[in-house]
Amino acid sequence: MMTKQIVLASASPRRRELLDQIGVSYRVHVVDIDETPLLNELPRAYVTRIAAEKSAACCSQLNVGKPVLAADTAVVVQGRIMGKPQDFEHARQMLELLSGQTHQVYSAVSVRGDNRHEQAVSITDVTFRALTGNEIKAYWRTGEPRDKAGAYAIQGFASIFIQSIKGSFSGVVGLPLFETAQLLERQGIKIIT
Ligand SMILES: Cc1cn([C@H]2C[C@H](O)[C@@H](COP(=O)(O)OP(=O)(O)OP(=O)(O)O)O2)c(=O)[nH]c1=O
Repeated sequence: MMTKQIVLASASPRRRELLDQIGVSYRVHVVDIDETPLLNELPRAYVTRIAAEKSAACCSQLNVGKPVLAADTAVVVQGRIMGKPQDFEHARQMLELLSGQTHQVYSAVSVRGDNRHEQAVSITDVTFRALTGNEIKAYWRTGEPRDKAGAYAIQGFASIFIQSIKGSFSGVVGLPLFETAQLLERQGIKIIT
């Protein structure tokens, strides 16, 4: 069983659920940072930087002895980074780009503790079947795309659009559990003993 608590620097309910799934106990401290990509910033560099900034902000605000975990997830289509949709038009544009194509989901994890900072990135290929305009409208009306990178949630209704994935399901949802467990174990946190 778990030996130590961590701080989760995230407002995402998905990240809490994923940590619950592997029995990690945590308290939440939400940080707010600017998530605008830098000019010509590549996806791996972008998610790595944002996850690191989230954990750094949390550490400097709290100054606790516990390890701090943060993550960032971006949907990437033909090398272009897509964040969360601003409105229906924006979501429609994103979903049209995803329709009938394979894209990548990049999820970075950052763990800080004991004067050590370690990171990992998970990259997953996600293949969507073709979507009709009416399906995109109906999907928007479910409310699901609003707060999700790429305007979809694989764990929700969007599962009916996703033909296959190659990589990490938890990474697509927002916290790659394989890499997360490895980083936490290196901080002395045992997941299963
Ligand atoms: C692609 C995809 C994303 N998402 C979600 C996970 C993240 O919550 C969100 C990506 O935005 P993030 O900026 O990574 O995270 P967040 O703003 O929700 O939370 P915080 O920064 O406080 O940690 O999209 C899904 O839930 N399912 C999916 O299939």
